[in-house]
Amino acid sequence: MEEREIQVGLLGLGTVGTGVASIIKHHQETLSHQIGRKIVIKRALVKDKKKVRESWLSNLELTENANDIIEDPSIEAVIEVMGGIEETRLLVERALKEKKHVITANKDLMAEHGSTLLQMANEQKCDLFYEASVAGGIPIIRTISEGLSADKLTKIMGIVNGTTNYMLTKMSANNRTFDDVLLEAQELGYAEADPTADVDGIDAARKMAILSSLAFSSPVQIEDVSVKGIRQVSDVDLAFCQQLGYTMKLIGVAQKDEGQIEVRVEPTLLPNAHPLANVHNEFNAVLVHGEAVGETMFYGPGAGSLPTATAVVSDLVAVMKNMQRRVNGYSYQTPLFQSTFKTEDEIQSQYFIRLHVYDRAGTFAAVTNLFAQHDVSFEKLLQLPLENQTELAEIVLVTHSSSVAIIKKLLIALNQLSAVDKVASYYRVEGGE
Ligand SMILES: NC(=O)C1=CN([C@@H]2O[C@H](COP(=O)(O)OP(=O)(O)OC[C@H]3O[C@@H](n4cnc5c(N)ncnc54)[C@H](OP(=O)(O)O)[C@@H]3O)[C@@H](O)[C@H]2O)C=CC1
Ligand SMILES: N[C@@H](CC=O)C(=O)O
Ligand code: NA
Repeated sequence: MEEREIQVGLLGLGTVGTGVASIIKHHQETLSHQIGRKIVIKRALVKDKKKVRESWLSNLELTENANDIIEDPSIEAVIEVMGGIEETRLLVERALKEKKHVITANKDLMAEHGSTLLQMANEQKCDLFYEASVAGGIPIIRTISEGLSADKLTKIMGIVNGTTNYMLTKMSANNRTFDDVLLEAQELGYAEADPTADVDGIDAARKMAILSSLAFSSPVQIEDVSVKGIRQVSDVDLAFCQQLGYTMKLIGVAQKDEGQIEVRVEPTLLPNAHPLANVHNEFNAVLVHGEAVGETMFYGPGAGSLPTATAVVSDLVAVMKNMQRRVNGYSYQTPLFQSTFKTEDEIQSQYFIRLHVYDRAGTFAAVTNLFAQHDVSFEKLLQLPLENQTELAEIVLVTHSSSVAIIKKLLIALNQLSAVDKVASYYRVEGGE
């Protein structure tokens, strides 16, 4: 057994970085047993050395100068857990040029520059692993790239953002407000430094871009993902979901049919019995469909210090195993296919639509006529008086499958109908037909 230490540098010592330090400290024996070398964190880059940190971290050497890590020849692997895109990309590129292996938890970076960085890593004969960037502690990247590598994957559907799943869970079950539960998700370390990316669906979209590029061996950029976040989800929407037997989740779907891809992230209604409807709090889950394997499902904590750090340190173990075998630098595979994306005419979905209508004779007929003109039929329909609004009533319905393009035309026509005050909300429904 090789007794040498491996020196690693940490870029960042926040929620995830502290978790990485903790796992390296507490799991050292099992880690060294697997890789034959003791892992030592040589130095950690932070923004502010004076910041108060947990007392057990006091032995760690901190620096505010990235060169102390990037230019230190004794550091063989760099763990990037600081976040950000441009500054971080330059640091990762410099680390690779210095022939250091890189492990990152940064989906923003990987969604934007992953393909270039992975190519560069291969040229430098270095590993670049990013398991923690998608679905935190669930080993979904390795599952797709190794466990299911023999199959042709056709669909990935999942909850890939812990913050919004935590928020929707608490808002649905405990009637808590959006701002209140967002603050709690931030305090628990689930949210991004700027939680806009979480609540607006951007974080999930980046993860779906990473997963679909890998699963379909086709380049998928963040711009190719249709995104809607959870800001507009109201307590009324959540109450109607419950009444109609659905659960609202921020769902990412990546699908490939006959060579054409669709990738989207949006709040979606799932029948209560759907496996993803029962994934709560910060947990994530990903359903993967393959032509040969059929359906598989992966479940676990999608955010948080130790779960995410487990993925990071497992990547470090993979780097070190590759070092022992002298096979570093094969983490990039050229995509096999060009990407062609479906148009809205080609995408079919059921929809939940909530309307405020004028409570007078003929309204219901006018609304149903408009649906008939667009050839859209209903699976479920409710009409109720609207509280504190004597003139208005509420119609809530779930359509049968129709093309997204037709539903969008129908929504515009509904808003223009004199019997309709407004389309109050609309969401896709998955897993119903
Ligand atoms: N939190 C989570 O559950 C998950 C996070 N991730 C990803 O992991 C990464 C880190 O997230 P997280 O740990 O939550 O973030 P934090 O904000 O908790 O920590 C960031 C760390 O990086 C340091 N840092 C940030 N910017 C700079 C800079 N410009 N120069 C030097 N140091 C800097 C900070 O220093 P200081 O301590 O002085 O402020 C801090 O130690 C992000 O890419 C995130 O998307 C991935 C999966 C889950
Ligand atoms: N903010 C992210 C952290 C993990 O990627 C999330 O909430 O999922
Ligand atoms: Na993961």
